[in-house]
Amino acid sequence: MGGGILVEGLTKRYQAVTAVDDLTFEVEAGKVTAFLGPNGAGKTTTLRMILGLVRPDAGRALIDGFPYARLPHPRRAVGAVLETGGFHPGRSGRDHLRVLAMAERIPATRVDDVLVRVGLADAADRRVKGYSLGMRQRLGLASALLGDPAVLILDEPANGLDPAGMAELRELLRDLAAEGRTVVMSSHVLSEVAQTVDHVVIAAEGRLRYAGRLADLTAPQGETLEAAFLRLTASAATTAHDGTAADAPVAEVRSLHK
Ligand SMILES: Nc1ncnc2c1ncn2[C@@H]1O[C@H](COP(=O)(O)OP(=O)(O)OP(=O)(O)O)[C@@H](O)[C@H]1O
Repeated sequence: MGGGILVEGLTKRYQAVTAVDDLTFEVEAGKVTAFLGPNGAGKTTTLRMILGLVRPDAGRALIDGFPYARLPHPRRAVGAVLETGGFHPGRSGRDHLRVLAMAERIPATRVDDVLVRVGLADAADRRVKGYSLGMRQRLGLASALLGDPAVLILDEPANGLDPAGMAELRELLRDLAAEGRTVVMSSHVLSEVAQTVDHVVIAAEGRLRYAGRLADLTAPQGETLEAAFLRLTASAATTAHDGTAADAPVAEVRSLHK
């Protein structure tokens, strides 16, 4: 199915703040990868650079070998959910997807497919203003899936989901990866991540702290993901995001191709 993401030397500065600092990692197709980091680690900025929404100061991000802007069919190659706002409150979930499908020349039959896939079929004809946060998450995911993309980029997809919703999301993301898709999600819910993902990329203060298999991170010291995360990101809690922080060591960087 293609896909895969390569991030190489990616850097973004906002005045004195280096939001993303020489970040390099790979995301493999056919796996669910979590992109983790404390608040302000540069996750959203990185995802926005991958999607061509923010221009890097240095480095590059390639999706299936192409910068986003040069993908032959960008909206079909990549589906993304960066925030769950932006839905017209007076429109139903189904209408939202219909409009999107029309704009992107995607067959209208996909609308029902994705509604079923994200578990929103029963609420499809209700107005979005009556949707819970979890239902908006599902609608965002349905929008991202409309073009049947090889790569899915999801910012905090578990946000607002109840335990049953999280279990469904876990199963869905695993199924999507098993179909050969590249799935990247950011999350703050580490216990959920630990049950869902194969690979993790951990950043703090814009710098890479770990990229590799989850098992290779936690197994050697018999740690939970949370313990490993806190160990790798410890200095981030005590330094300001003002560009003056001392360089943090890259604790462990492993190839994702193990
Ligand atoms: N448009 C912007 N202008 C100025 N500073 C920005 C901008 N976008 C991000 N930053 C800064 O860059 C740093 C990284 O922000 P980013 O939102 O990428 O982090 P994050 O890891 O997604 O954080 P969170 O987990 O809190 O969402 C922060 O210090 C943030 O204040």
